[in-house]
Amino acid sequence: MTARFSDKYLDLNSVKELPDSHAWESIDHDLPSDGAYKLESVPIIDLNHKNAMELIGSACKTWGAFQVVNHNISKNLLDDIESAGKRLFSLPMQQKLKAARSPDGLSGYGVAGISSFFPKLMWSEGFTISGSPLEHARRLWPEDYHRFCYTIQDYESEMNKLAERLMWLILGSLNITKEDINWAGSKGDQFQAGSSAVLQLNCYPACPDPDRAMGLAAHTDSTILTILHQSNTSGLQVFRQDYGWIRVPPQPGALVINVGDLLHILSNGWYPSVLHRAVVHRTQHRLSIAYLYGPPSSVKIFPIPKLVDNFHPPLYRAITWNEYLGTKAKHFDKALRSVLVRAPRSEFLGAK
Ligand SMILES: C=C1C[C@]23C[C@@]1(O)CC[C@H]2[C@@]12CCC[C@@](C)(C(=O)O1)[C@H]2[C@@H]3C(=O)O
Ligand SMILES: O=C(O)CCC(=O)C(=O)O
Ligand SMILES: [Fe+2]
Repeated sequence: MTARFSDKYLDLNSVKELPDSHAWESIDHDLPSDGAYKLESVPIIDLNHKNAMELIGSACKTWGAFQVVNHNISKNLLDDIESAGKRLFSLPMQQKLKAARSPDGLSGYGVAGISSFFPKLMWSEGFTISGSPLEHARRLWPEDYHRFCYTIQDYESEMNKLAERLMWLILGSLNITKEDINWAGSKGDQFQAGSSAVLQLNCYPACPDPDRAMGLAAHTDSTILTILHQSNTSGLQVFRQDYGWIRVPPQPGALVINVGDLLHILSNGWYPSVLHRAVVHRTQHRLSIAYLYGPPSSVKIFPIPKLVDNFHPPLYRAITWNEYLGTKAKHFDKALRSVLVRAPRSEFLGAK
């Protein structure tokens, strides 16, 4: 189903009643803490803790997500990226549309890419940055585009360092070292050739009927890992098998880390990618910034050989990030399954 232009680019900030185009049927809003039992949320891990690697491994296996503190990203930078997002989304719709994402493009302003898989639109707007934001920033602020570009550049550079550190901690928890990895024939340097990343700014305006609206529908990220900075308003929820949807409350200064589909493949199924979504509020608006971290786009990703043996044969075939994004765009929640070469053993089932 293709949404109408006028619905897709509705100014959500000025709407007083939920339009039919955004009214979802039967959203499961029940949380375990509303019922008889209560489950704590994803663990908060101090990166300076002496057992940080083990704690991270356990969080990846059980939740596919965790929060980190003592990550070395300055509060100033987190404040700056949040202000840049606020400044962008508070522009008039006509101005934002000057930087609209083209139908076959990756970067720019628009609704979430996964919108086409749902009959109703989501209560959010997004701005995707892949490569330089210069061209779009110039269209948004012809007189003053540098400020935005500098903030994005600083943020991406700091996030890249943190993402690499986290990736090696996560792989380390599976006993994988740089020497163990032998991709594309060059032993030990699969990631040293670089990495790629996409920055996604999400804005969730206050909503007149939050129980019938969805901020960002349930999905897994097509990444190795995602680093999410959320403003001081709750909204993110992760799905945990046998429990259901669990809130990930904003913790001042903490960043949320999600295991993505490519890490699921690399780990040969040991670390599941986390299903998550964002809900909205009646009076509060919310902003989030996702650093979507992946390998160089044409490197083949496949289960790390050290995690493969007769008892744990490779579950997934090799695929590049580019190819995986194409698969996700076509099959959405069935993308990971379409790369599967054999059914996971029972020890993986119910790991989420
Ligand atoms: C690299 C990417 C991951 C993403 C699709 C994209 O090409 C650019 C935007 C990303 C994003 C952000 C919001 C949620 C999501 C599911 C979407 O619709 O666009 C993710 C995509 C993803 O992880 O598959
Ligand atoms: O806004 C959020 O909390 C979630 C954002 C997200 O999942 C994404 O950008 O991929
Ligand atoms: Fe996500």
